[in-house]
Amino acid sequence: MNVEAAVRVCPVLYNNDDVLCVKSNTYNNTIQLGNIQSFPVHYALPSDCTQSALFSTTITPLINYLFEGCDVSVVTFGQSGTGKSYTLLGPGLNCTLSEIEYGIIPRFLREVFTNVCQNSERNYIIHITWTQICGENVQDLLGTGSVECTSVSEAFELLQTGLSNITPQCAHTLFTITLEQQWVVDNIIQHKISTASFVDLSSSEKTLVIDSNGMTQAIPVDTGLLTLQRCIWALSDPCISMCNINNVVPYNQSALTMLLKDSFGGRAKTVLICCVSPLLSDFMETFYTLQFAMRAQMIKNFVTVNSYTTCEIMYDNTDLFGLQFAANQLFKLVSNAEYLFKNLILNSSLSKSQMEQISQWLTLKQECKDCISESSEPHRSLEIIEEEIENSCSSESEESEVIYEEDTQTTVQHLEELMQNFCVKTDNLVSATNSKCNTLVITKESCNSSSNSEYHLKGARGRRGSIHSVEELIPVVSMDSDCKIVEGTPFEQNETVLKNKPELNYETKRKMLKQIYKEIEGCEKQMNELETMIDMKENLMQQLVKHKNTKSCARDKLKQIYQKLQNDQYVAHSKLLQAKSENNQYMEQKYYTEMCGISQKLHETELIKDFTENSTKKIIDLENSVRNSKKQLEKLKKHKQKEERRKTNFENDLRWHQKRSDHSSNSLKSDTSKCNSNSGTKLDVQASSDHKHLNSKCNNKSYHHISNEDAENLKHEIKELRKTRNFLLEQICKMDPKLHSTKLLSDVDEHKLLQCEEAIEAIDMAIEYKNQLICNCASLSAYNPEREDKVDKILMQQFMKLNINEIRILLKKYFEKVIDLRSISKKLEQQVLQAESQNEDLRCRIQDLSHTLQRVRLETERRILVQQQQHEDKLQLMMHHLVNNKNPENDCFMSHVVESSKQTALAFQVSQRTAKHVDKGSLIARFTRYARHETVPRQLQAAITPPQAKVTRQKNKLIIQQSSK
Ligand SMILES: Nc1ncnc2c1ncn2[C@@H]1O[C@H](COP(=O)(O)OP(=O)(O)OP(=O)(O)O)[C@@H](O)[C@H]1O
Repeated sequence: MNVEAAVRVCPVLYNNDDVLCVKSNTYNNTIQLGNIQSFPVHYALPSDCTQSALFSTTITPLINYLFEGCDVSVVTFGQSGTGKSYTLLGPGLNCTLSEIEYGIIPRFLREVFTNVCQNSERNYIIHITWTQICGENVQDLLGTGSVECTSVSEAFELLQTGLSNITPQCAHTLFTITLEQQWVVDNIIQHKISTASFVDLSSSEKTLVIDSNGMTQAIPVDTGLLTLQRCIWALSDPCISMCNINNVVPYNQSALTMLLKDSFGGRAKTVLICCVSPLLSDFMETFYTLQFAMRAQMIKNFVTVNSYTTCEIMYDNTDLFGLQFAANQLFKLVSNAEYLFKNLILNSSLSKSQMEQISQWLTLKQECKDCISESSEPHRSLEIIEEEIENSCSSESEESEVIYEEDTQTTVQHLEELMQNFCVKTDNLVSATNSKCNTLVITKESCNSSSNSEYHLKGARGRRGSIHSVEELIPVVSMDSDCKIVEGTPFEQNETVLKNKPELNYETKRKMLKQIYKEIEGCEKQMNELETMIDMKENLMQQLVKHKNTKSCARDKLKQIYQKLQNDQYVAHSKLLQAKSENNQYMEQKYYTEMCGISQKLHETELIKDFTENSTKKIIDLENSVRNSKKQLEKLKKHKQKEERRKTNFENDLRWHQKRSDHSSNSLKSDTSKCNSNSGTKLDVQASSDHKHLNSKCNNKSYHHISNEDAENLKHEIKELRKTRNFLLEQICKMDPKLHSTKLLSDVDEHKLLQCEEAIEAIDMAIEYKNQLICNCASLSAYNPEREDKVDKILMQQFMKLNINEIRILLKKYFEKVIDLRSISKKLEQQVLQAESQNEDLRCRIQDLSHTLQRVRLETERRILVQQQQHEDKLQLMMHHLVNNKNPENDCFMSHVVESSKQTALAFQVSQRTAKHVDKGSLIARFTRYARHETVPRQLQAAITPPQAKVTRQKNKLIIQQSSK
């Protein structure tokens, strides 16, 4: 934050008939000196500005800063008798009696204590110090150093004490209020410590000296002020780098500047109040004071919040804060001592008795520690400190090392066990997930129970198939003649791209590929833009380096001009005073006009000097910017490469998908035709293969035999079942073209489809069972009461009681419930798909938006760079003229240079502002457009609406209700 400057014009006595030359314009906060020169300041305060008005405009904001934890600083500066002390304290010793004229300090104290009283949630501690600085001596005005204050009256008493101790005329004074705040959040103590300092500088009168170049210079009489002036001049140099601030700024050359380090170029929020006299006879002093204010305003401070937290606490009682803190400190000390002792023991330079003492100490310490860890928790932070010491300590006693090692070993073992468990669980989870993803549950049982691969080919929407699309399901698993599972079709065995990856469907992959194309395109555009910009920046840097000499020549020349003008002004001022004393009005007017003219030129010279300032900072900035751009470019390159790799993978995947879907549609066609024409032959083949398969399974096992007649009957039943099954398959096949053309089935068709699929599975089970009966291994799946658990037994007993009709009804009900459940799950899947696709759309938009944002940012940067280039070209031209002009202080030339420099600078600034404005505007428009788009959250809401089915439990029943929304 910049230092803020306020200029207060002091009132003039009525009987003073001197001419007034200072006007304070409160509307635009400028101070007009003479007829020509005006100084812009943060606060222009007129001569009738009251103490209260001054406080509320310039100081009140600082109170907030102080309570936020920032340091604040108020410094008064000016000629003798212009009201510096009056501004800070009020009218002399009795300031505490006349409230209207209270100065800043008493008002500030009152505000601070009012705030403190109003906020009872925090614990406040206020300390006050007051010192005076005479030359290099710093003296305490209160006699007791820092004093804790608990009320305004106590603070005012201290004010009185301090005032009576001030040495008049010779000293600067420094009054400080330190505010400490403590409060607790989640058992952690929060602290803020901030200081408000009020500095009353001694009068800034100047004396004339002749410098090494033989030039006359006006410098402050007080050495502290002289150093302060140097510091402020150095700090306001636009080329100063914050890294070497301490080397460049001569803070350590006086006690005053050491104390004011935080106020100027430091971490405080500073308000400089410059008090000036409006009288013409004080013109020069006023001019210097205003110049000082101008310089100070250019200084940047780094205002920081001074806050920190301390240990965990267990109790609400605020009195325990101190104890807690002290205890923690002691524990840290003890830990450090322990570490030291252990090292001493290892060094073995101790006597026997010393060794014994230390070992006793260590034992006692361990006992204490055990007590604490058993009885209370609040010292956890201590354990952390000890751990840190132990870890960093390389040479400890053997004993402690052993203990440590044992602990570590058990911990490591434990960790390893945990890791192993975790790995096993993860593997299980992964394989479970994979098998789910692969859709066909790859177990022998499932192969046996529904051994018709034809069904998988056609049905495709089997019990577990509804989540996945046709392409993914079809050839994932096939079976060889020995009923072994062979993973993958020939396609898959050739293509390894998608192995070990969760399957994404074709559409998603296509969309993702589109996004990747966009991303690559965006990257390329940004990279081109960045490359152009890097070239431009490097050119500009070269140009700045090339013209550095011209600028420094111009600067030297301007310095000379400036000094000459200063001398002229001083001479004119002396002549003016002489003319005044001789009461020669004509000469008085002449010298006054001359002085005004010189001030104008001084002002102009200063302005031009600003333009000639060293280009080093600009070059450094540009260098940094080039480095950043190059880094950005590198990042983009890597990102592009990554995206290109992804692109290749996705393209391969999609090609493979395409092939696979072609293959599956061919299979589907051939299977459908087989199903329609050859169902009879197919059945026989199927039945005989079933038998063969089951016979091989039942080898070497003895089961009871069934008669031939029964076997024939069973075969007949199987034949009938197969007919029904084939009929159902035909129904499904009829629906397939519908599904292919519309992608969606009506509710009735959907229900029918589910019924068919479920019925086919039931029939398959029945066929399986009957086959087992024929092969005499039905006992495999028959009910065996021995094997069932208690609940199953009870259930079976209930089933046994049911007659055949009841069982049929029950089965029917279960069948319907299964259908309902499947239909609900399918709807849910559709919702998920919808949500996913919307999510995809949103991701696309975000991607577009971020590309636009990047592009706009780069375009803006480039535009600014072009302007900067033009600005530098023009400046260079002017500097060239300035250096080569024989008579640069010539009126017209200087004014011309100032005017053109201002214009180019203005053009540059305007372009910067416009660029920012336009880009911001266009971006806002874009964002708004997207935001408007997003006001259709109903779609999304629909997608994420919870399942429209209600599942409840009642005694032995599970009730599933589907709402028809
Ligand atoms: N704005 C003001 N309103 C009323 N009186 C003022 C004002 N400014 C200054 N004075 C009066 O002018 C006199 C000089 O002021 P003060 O002592 O504050 O000046 P100073 O700048 O501190 O001088 P020095 O540097 O010599 O200490 C005091 O009597 C003070 O009351």
